[in-house]
Amino acid sequence: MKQEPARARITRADGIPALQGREDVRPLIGCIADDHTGATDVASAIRGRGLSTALVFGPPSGDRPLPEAEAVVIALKSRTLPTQEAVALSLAAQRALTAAGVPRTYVKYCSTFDSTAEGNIGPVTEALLAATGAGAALACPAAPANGRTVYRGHLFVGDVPLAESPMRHHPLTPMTDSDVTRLLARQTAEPVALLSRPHVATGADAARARLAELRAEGARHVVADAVDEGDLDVLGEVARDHRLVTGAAGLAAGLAAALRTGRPPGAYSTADPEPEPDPDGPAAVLAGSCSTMTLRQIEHARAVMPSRRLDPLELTDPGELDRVRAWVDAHAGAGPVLVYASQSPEERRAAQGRLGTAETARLVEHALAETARHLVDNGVRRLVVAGGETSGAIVGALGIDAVRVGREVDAGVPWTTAAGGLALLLKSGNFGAPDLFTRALSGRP
Ligand SMILES: Nc1ncnc2c1ncn2[C@@H]1O[C@H](COP(=O)(O)OP(=O)(O)O)[C@@H](O)[C@H]1O
Ligand SMILES: O=C(O)[C@@H](O)C(=O)COP(=O)(O)O
Repeated sequence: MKQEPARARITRADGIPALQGREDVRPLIGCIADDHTGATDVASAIRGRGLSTALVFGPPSGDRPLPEAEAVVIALKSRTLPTQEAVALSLAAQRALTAAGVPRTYVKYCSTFDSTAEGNIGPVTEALLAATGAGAALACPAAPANGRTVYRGHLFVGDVPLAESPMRHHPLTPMTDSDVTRLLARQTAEPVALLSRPHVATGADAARARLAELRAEGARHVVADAVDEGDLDVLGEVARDHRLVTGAAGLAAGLAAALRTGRPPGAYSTADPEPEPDPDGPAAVLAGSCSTMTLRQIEHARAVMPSRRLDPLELTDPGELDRVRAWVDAHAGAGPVLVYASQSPEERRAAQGRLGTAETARLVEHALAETARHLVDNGVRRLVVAGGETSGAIVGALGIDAVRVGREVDAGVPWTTAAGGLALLLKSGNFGAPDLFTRALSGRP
């Protein structure tokens, strides 16, 4: 492989649309995302509704300002952290948003409501309710573009309830209940209520009236039903008046659309001023997601590119990483390579039984992050990464702290570009078509 260091630490201003000097641009939404793939998903959804959108990784350190954009997404890696740490990071992100004068906060979690046993969504929302002074938080994980809908408080993944979907086998956040109100009620001592579909489907006024009733009864967290984009547009209109809203990319898009409506045309930069060419250059795929869709994508990619599987038990041997690097050096010259740890629930059992779930995940994330560093140090310019925690580990190891968001390859999966030109496709475990890896790297739409 070419020995050309491509890694560059970037500053927050790099790669973000330049809005300086535009008096008509002011921050409208600050988004705090609990993982990195969720952050690219929500940034892409908001940008797609016409707001200029900046994506930064981690709460800004020191007195570094946030980039100027109508929507600022701060990506955390807080989904699986101990709750106190997740709350502290989210509050740090909120302080940066408050300092930048951002009037409303959107807490982005997974469209499958991914939570650890203790659950961070409730405590983070509670802390942000207090920090923003909001009266209640509207919550809706629906994302119809990716088949997630909420009806009578129950979350569906395609045709099945969440607890019957492959999410019941997630290595870190297995989801075994489909009722979002019940899931949330387990994570907070504050009252949780349901804004059900009949009140949403009849429009924003009806939804507002019902919400007012629920609040008068003491609700602090209001889970809303949404089965299609129309419902999310109604909820977005309602959410426009709120200081704190939570959900997946669907409601964020509805909110962005509502914020855009009725503003003078000059007040917004276009979301996609010019179609950008897809990134080019040496490429690799790194997968740590064990989702059913990622396993299919790996199977598809293995047929056309050299692949190396990481075995968590072998990773306990310090020499294993050197062997992986040597494999990369031997194979990465001729075209994209695939390095993956992903396994089915049955295959994962041996390592998780011996090492424990958290230690297995830590070993795998570290190995994939070190492999990413090696690839980039040796000339790779395009990285496809499967998995939210995995993406967090890799982005952290590469020292990237902001990216520009580009074209979506599949729903919720946009190309992003860091300063220095490194292109990253951070893919949620569940998202994308089976041929995503190969299609993204072929440059075909
Ligand atoms: N073979 C394996 N055994 C156990 N855990 C694994 C294995 N492969 C990957 N993991 C871990 O599973 C987790 C998957 O989470 P994540 O990257 O967020 O994927 P997703 O987007 O599907 O949720 C990561 O922490 C990863 O390190
Ligand atoms: O909302 C979603 O489904 C995604 O944006 C998301 O949060 C991705 O998380 P992972 O499945 O852990 O990648």
